[in-house]
Amino acid sequence: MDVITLLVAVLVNALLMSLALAVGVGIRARGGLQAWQFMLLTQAAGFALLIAAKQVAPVLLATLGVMVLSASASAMALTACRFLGQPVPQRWLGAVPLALGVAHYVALPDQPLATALTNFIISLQILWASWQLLSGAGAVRWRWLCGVAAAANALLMLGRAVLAFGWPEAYPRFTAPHPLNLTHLMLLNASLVLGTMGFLLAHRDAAEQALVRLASQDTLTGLLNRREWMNRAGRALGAADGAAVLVMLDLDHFKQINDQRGHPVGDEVLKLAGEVLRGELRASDLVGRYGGEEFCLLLRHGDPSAFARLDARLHQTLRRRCEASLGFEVDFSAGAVRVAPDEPLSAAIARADDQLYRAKHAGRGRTCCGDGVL
Ligand SMILES: Nc1nc2c(ncn2[C@@H]2O[C@H](COP(=O)(O)OP(=O)(O)OP(=O)(O)O)[C@@H](O)[C@H]2O)c(=O)[nH]1
Repeated sequence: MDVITLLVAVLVNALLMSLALAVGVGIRARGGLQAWQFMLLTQAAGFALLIAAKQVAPVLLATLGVMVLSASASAMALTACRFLGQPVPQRWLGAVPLALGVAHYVALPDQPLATALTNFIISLQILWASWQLLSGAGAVRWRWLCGVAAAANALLMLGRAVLAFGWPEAYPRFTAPHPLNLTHLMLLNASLVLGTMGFLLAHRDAAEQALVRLASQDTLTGLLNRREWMNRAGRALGAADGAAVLVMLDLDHFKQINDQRGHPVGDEVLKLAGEVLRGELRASDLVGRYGGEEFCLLLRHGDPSAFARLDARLHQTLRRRCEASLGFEVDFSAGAVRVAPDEPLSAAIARADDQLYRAKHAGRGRTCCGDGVL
């Protein structure tokens, strides 16, 4: 098989996939796909430069080609970091292609050495990216798809580096129809296709997670929204045995805060209330924003004195945090009931609301409890 034809096929394939991503997902795709588009484009450009170097300005174009291919490997590492949510080692990603360009230029009088160096450095870059992918946390299927494809490609390049360094006479010319060249190009082509598929899956996973978050979270406070809280609380009550305490909690004089200090300040109070609730409750407790300035809590069974301590802490912490951050105190009223076995969630909420109503009418800033809570 003609190696140049295969090279052109890799180049066209990379260009087409980059174009397809730009059309299908958008040129400003977030979360890593943009970096992968750049990786495909630079892959195509790097090979175009290496092919052109066979005709004109061999030293300049070959050095440029090597730098662009190294930049492409950096873009692969960047893609991996972005999708995995890991910090990006920006300096290294930019410095390696430049350093490789200089080293390649200096080593070029000794062609096998320059080739060995290029293959070695780029294979290390790709190995680093594949290691990040294979050792990262989270969804497995796309990480493995991308990581194994990259690792196979990197290991073959490492093999080329060893061959060029140790047995330069056996190393095939770049355009020779040698089995090593043919295998490498076919593997590279496959790894580009698999990588594109894998990162598209990663993109889809990220979009799905963002949608789930949007559908279940209150955007202002980051707490569960009412629908999600009701779903989870319903399930938790089904599994509990009359041991849960349900609390409806409403900030006091909130309309006055909005009217006198403005809506943005009201929003800050809601955020602080969310933080206080999240900070003071256990991970196993369910806390949500029921609507407006009302919050709903489903607490695991605690003995009465534990509930009294928690309640005092919530009142005190909210007052203190608002005073410290906003310069005025905010308190709340709450109603708490112990959920009876087999009691529907809506009935328990109605009972807690009655207690909340009592707390408001008794002067606010307090928690009224049904039987068995305190
Ligand atoms: N800033 C802000 N205000 C909200 C939001 N949701 C609801 N509100 C306001 O919350 C206020 C609730 O007022 P009321 O129901 O009268 O309650 P209150 O003033 O706290 O009175 P009491 O509960 O009796 O102490 C209204 O002014 C709503 O506009 C929100 O997301 N942000």
